[in-house]
Amino acid sequence: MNADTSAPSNQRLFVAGHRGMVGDAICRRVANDPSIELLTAGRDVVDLCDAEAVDQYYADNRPDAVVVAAAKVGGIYANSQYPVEFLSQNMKIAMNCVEAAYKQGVRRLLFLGSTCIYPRDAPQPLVESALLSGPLESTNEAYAIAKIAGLKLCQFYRQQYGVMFHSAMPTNLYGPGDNYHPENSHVLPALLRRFHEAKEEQRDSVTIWGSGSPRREFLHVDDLADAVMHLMSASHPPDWVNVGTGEDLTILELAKKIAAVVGFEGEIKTDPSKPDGTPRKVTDVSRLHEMGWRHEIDLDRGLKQTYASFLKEEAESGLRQA
Ligand SMILES: NC(=O)C1=CN([C@@H]2O[C@H](COP(=O)(O)OP(=O)(O)OC[C@H]3O[C@@H](n4cnc5c(N)ncnc54)[C@H](OP(=O)(O)O)[C@@H]3O)[C@@H](O)[C@H]2O)C=CC1
Ligand SMILES: C[C@H]1O[C@H](OP(=O)(O)OP(=O)(O)OC[C@H]2O[C@@H](n3cnc4c(=O)[nH]c(N)nc43)[C@H](O)[C@@H]2O)[C@@H](O)[C@@H](O)C1=O
Repeated sequence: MNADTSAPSNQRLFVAGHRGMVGDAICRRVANDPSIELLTAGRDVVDLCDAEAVDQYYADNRPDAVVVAAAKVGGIYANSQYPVEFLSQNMKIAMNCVEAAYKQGVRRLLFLGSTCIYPRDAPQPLVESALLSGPLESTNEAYAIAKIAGLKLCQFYRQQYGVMFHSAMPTNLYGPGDNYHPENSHVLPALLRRFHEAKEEQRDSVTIWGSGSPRREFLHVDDLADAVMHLMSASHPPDWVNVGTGEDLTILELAKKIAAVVGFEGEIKTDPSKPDGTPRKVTDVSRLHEMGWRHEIDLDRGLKQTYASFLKEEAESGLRQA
């Protein structure tokens, strides 16, 4: 074992993927912490799919701690359309960020996975031990396999070399800086935009993908950022921990909430020709609660805050549409 694996004080913390929704929230979360010196580098500075570039960046900048919040990310449509990119880029990012961390003596690393790593038909709520207990959901199999490889690499480095590399498995996230692409985004930002545009254009109806019956859980990204820093400060964190609220709702219920927040009063239609994906995905968060962390932002408050951010982002520099 390394002599000291705790999160160091006065640490140099590298947030990989700082321009993304999660990376940016982590940067906001630590911005006023005098014990943390933040290191960031966009894709223009270091392409995380390039092993040599990552190794060189770590060698030059000597981070003490790393959060891997970079990934190729998207909703059900993007995941189904581009499985090659989702598997290949996410495997490379995970391998390169973790291996260079070991080689360059990083003391602490947290890798971000996703709850889609769990089998499609795993019992709900999803417990951490459900990993690899059954087949994955086909619409995000490529992404899930890359994320499983990443969390297992951290687990094996910790087991074999005694370094404190561990992972968090967040549920579906939302908040400021989300991706509002009409097809490639996740459901919450997609519907926020669609209902907003329907209201602006005085349309009578909005159509949501699928049957509306799948159940999902949503966590505000500021809560996730707080949970990440909580896990980074734990002296003996589990190899991976679910991060969520433990509460879910149907996609149709979500659509109704978004319509109310936006002020859209027309009809909501479903389109069963589009995929539903996993029927239900809600996390068991007892492990995280036992570690002393709970979410603070409920969905109603988070939706109002996120719609305000959406309007601001749209007015200022245009929406992010990756
Ligand atoms: N959003 C969600 O609902 C969920 C997200 N997660 C996980 O959280 C993490 C962050 O997700 P999120 O913030 O939503 O995603 P975003 O798409 O908002 O951000 C991802 C970031 O990764 C960067 N990135 C991707 N590829 C590379 C590369 N080759 N080199 C350098 N940077 C790269 C992107 O850079 P650029 O800006 O240049 O494209 C972007 O800044 C991911 O690991 C994701 O799997 C987990 C569960 C749910
Ligand atoms: C976070 C998680 O996100 C992905 O999994 P997902 O939860 O299935 O993703 P989603 O947000 O895109 O959809 C949730 C549900 O919502 C329905 N739905 C309705 N209307 C729209 C719509 O307009 N857009 C989208 N995207 N979905 C819609 C959609 O049909 C589905 O039933 C993973 O690929 C993986 O990336 C991952 O880890």
